[in-house]
Amino acid sequence: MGTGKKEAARKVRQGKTDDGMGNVRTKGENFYRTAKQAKHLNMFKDGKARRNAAGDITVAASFQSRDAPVARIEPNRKWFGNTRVISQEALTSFREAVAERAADPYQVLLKTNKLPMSLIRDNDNVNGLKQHQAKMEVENNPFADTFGPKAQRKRVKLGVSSLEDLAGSTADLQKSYNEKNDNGTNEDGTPIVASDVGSTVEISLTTARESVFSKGQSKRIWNELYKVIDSSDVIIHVLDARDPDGTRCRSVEKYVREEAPHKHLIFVLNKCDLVPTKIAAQWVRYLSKDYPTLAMHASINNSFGKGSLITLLRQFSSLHSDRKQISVGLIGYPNTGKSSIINTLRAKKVCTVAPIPGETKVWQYVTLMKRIYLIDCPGVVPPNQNDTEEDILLRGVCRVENVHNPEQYIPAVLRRVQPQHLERTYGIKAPSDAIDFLSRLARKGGRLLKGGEPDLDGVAKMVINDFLRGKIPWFTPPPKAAATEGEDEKEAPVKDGREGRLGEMGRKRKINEKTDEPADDAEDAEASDSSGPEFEGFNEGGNASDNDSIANLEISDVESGEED
Ligand SMILES: Nc1nc2c(ncn2[C@@H]2O[C@H](COP(=O)(O)OP(=O)(O)OP(=O)(O)O)[C@@H](O)[C@H]2O)c(=O)[nH]1
Repeated sequence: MGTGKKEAARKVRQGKTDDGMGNVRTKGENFYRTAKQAKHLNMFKDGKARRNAAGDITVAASFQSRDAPVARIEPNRKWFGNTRVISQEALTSFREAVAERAADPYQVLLKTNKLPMSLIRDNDNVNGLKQHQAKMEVENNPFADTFGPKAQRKRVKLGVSSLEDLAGSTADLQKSYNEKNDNGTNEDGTPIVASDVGSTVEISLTTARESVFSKGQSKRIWNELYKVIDSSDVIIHVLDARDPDGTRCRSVEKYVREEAPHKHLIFVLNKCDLVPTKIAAQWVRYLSKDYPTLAMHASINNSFGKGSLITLLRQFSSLHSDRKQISVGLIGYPNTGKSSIINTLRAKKVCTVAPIPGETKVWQYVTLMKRIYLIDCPGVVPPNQNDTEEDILLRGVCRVENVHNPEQYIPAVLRRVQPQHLERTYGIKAPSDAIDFLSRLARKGGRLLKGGEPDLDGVAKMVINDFLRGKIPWFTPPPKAAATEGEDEKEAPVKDGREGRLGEMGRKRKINEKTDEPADDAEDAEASDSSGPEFEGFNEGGNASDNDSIANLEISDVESGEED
C-alpha cells in the first residue's frame, strides 16, 4: 500500500473527494491518463531504440533514423512585404537627380537614412586605393610580368640592367652632388625654392625647416580639430579675406566631404574690412561655387555680416528641428579670427582674442542661443611640401618674434604690397630694395643699435607684424575667371566711398567704432548689424514634389561689402 492509497483514504475519510481541480477521481471514469498526457509520455518512449532480448537494436530510435523527415515551411506574405522593385531607368534617373543635388553646395540632402543611399553611392565599399594600385600595376607592367611566375614579380626594380650601369649611375650622382644644395641655398646663396629642385633636396629642406614653421601641424592640434568636426553639425571654415586661397585647408574640406558628408560646411571670409569691397565680392563669388560663402568683419562694436551668419545658423537649426540643439564648429588657419567671430556673434568677449597665432589652445563650447552652440577650435595648418617658409610666415601661422633673421622675408612683403601703400603707411619714398627700406625706416623711427647701426631685425619684425595685422594694406587678387565674371554681372552702383580703396573701410570703421553702441545680445544681431550679404535662406520643401528628403538652401546674390 503506497502513500497514494493512504492519501486517498484520508480524503475519503475527511470528505474531500476531489483532486484539487474540482474533479472527483473515481476509477473507471477519468482515472486514466488523458490523450495529451499519453502523448507527452510517449515522447520519452520514442527516443529509445527497441532492442531484443540479446540487447541488439531491432527498431532504431527516431533520432537514429537516416531518413530525412518530410517538412514544409509555411509560406508567409511578410517575406515579400518589404521588397520594392525599381526599374533600371528609374534608378538611373533617381541617381542622377540625387547626385546633382548632392553636388550642389546650396542644397542639403536631409534624412539620408530614409533614402536608399547604398544604391546611390554604390562605389562606396570598393577599396579605391587597392583598385588604383591594381590599375597602376597593370598599366606600368606587361600582363606577363604582373601575373607571371613568382620570380618575375618579386624582382626589385633598380632602373639599371647590369652592375656596370649601377656603378656608372652612382658616379654620375656623385658628380652632380652640390654640397650647397644640402644647406638649403643655391650657388649664389639665395634660398632654394621647393619648386626649383628635385624631390631629394625637398626632403632635406623640410627636415631642416625651423620648428617655428611647423606650428598648427602638431598631433595635439589635429586631434582637437577632429574632435570639433566630430561634434559639429555645421562647420564654418574661416578664411582670411586677404589670402583666402592660402588660408584654405583643402585636406579638411576633402575629409568632411568624404567622411562626414552629412555635415554642412560653409566659408566665412573674415577681415573683409581689410580688402576693397570689389575684391571681397569677387572672392565670395569665386568661393561660393564650392561652398556657401559669407563675407564678414568680426568686431564686437562694429561688425559686418553678423546678421547674415546668425540667420544662416538659425536656418540650419530649423533644418534639424528634430534635434534639441545644433553645434557649429569654427575651424581654419591660426589667426584668421575664429574666436573674434564667436565674440562678435555673442556681442561680448567670451573667447580670448590676440593678434598672435595659437592663442586658442583647446576646443571650447560657447552657447549662442538655446538651440545653437558654437565650438572654437585652435588654428590648424595642413602640411604642404610646396609651402615655403615665407608663405607660412606671411599667412600669420607663426609668431614673428620667434623667427630668425626676419629681414630675409622683407622682399616677400615688398612683392605683395604696392609701393604707394608702403609710402602711405610709413611716409617713406617707394623702397628699391629690402635692406635699404629697413635702414631708412629704422633711421626715421630712431631705432638704432649701439654705434648708430640701424636695428634691421627689430624693424623687419615690426614691418611683418604691420603686414599681418592689417596696418599695411594688401590682398591676393582673385583668380582671373572670378574677376571677369564679376564684371559681366550686374555691377552694383558705386556709392561715395564704396569703390573700396585699400584700407579705407578699416579707417572708416575706426571712426564709427568710437560712436557706436555695442549690441546687447546675439538675438538682436539682425537689428544692430549693418546690411550684410543678401540672403534668402532655406527654401524648405521647395523640391517637395521631387523628394521630400531634399531641402534647398538657396543663397542668392551673396555679395560682400554691402557697406552700411
Ligand atoms: N581687421 C580685422 N581684424 C580682425 C578681424 N577678425 C579678427 N581680427 C583680428 O585678428 C586677430 C586674431 O583673431 P583671433 O580671433 O584671436 O583669431 P583665431 O583664429 O581665434 O586665432 P587662433 O587662436 O590662433 O586660432 C586679432 O588681433 C583680431 O583682432 C576682422 O574682421 N578684421
